[in-house]
Amino acid sequence: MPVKIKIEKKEKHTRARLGKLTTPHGEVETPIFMPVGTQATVKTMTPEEVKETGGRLVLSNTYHLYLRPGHDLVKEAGGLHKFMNWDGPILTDSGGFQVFSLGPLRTITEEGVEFRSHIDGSKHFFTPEKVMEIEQALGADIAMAFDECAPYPCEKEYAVAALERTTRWAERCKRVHKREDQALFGIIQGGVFPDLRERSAKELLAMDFPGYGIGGLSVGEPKELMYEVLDQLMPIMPEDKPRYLMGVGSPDCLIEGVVRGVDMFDCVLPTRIARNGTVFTHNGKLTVRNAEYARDFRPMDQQCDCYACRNYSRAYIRHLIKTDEILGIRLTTIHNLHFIQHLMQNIRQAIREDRLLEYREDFLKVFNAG
Ligand SMILES: CNc1nc2c(CCNCC3CCCCC3)c3nc(N)[nH]c(=O)c3cc2[nH]1
Repeated sequence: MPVKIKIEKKEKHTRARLGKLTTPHGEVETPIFMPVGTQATVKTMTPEEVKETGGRLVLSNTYHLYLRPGHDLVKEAGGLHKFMNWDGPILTDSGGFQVFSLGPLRTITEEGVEFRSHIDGSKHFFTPEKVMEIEQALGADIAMAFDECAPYPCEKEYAVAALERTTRWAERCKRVHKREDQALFGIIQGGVFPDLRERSAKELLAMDFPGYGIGGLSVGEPKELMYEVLDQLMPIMPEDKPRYLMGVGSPDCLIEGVVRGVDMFDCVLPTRIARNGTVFTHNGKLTVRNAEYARDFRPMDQQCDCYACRNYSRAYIRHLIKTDEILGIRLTTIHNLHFIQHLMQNIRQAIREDRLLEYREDFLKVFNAG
C-alpha cells in the first residue's frame, strides 16, 4: 500500500482530524494545502522556494502535460519528480475537470471524451485507459481517476448520468492501473444531491481505493451548499482513508472543510491572484497594485514573517507589478503560499489543542472584516 493516512488525533468538537499521509516520496502532515503546479512548475517558484513557504506536496495535471511537453517526454526524463526537480510527493489530477471545462470543445461518450486542444485546436480522445497510461508515465505518487464533473447547476438526471459514468470509468481505471508505487484515488461525484452523493460514495467505497477525491464542488455553487454536501457526505466516509476536496479553496473554505473532516485541498487561487497583484492578509485581501499603496512603505501584511514581508514594502512591490518586473509577482506568490501554509499550520495546531472552532471564529472575524 504505497499511500496511507494515519490519524494522529480527532478534534474534540468537530470532524477535523490531524493525520500523517505516507507516500513513496515521504510523509506529509494533514490537513494539507497542496500548491498547484499545472505545467510541472508552481508558477514563478523554484522547488526550494515552494518548500520554504511550507509546500510539501504539489499538484500537476494530466491534461496539460499530455499536450505539452507530452507524457512520453516526461517519462524519458525519468518521470515528473526528476523532470521538475521536486523530491517530495506529487499528485496528478486526471484532467477530468479540464476537459469538461472546455465546454463546446469537447464531446462525451461512454468510451471517453473527444476534445480539442486549447493550444492549437488539434483533436484528442481521452479514455480512462489513456489517462491511466499518461498518469503512470508521469509517475506521481497519487493519480486521480478519470471522472466526469457535473456542472452547477444541473438537472438531477445529468448528475445521475455523470455519477454513473464516473463509477464505470473508475472501474476501467482500476482495471488498467498497474503501477505499485502510485496510489489511484477514486473521485466522488453526485452534484449537490445528497442521495446521489451517498450513492457515488458507496459505489466507489466498494472498490476500495486508498483515498478519495470529493469532486463536483467549487464549481460555482454557493459555499453554504458545498458545506451542506460535505455535512451529509463525510459521515459515511471511512476514517482510515484520505479525503481530498478538489479545487478548494479560499481561507474560509479551507477552515470549513477541515471542520467537516477534509484532509487534502488544492486551489489555484493563492498563486493565481498573486499574479494579478492581490494578496491574502490577516485583514482580508489587499490589491497591492492599487494607487493607494504607491507611498505605503509598510509590508503587505504586518503580521507576516515571509521573505517578501520581511524585506519589501507595498510601495516597492506595487512598483514592480506596475512595471511588469517579474520579481513583483514572485514576491506576491511567495507571500500567498506562505500565508495559506501558515493558516494550515495554525489549523493543525488548533486541532491538537481541541480549539478549532475558536480558531475559526477568531480568524474569520478579522479576515472577513477586511
Ligand atoms: C476550482 N474548483 C474545482 N476544481 C476541481 C477539480 C480540479 C482540481 N484541481 C486540479 C489542479 C488544477 C490546476 C492544474 C493542476 C491540477 C476537479 N478535478 C476532477 N478530476 N474532478 C472534479 O470533480 C473536480 C472538481 C473541481 N472543482
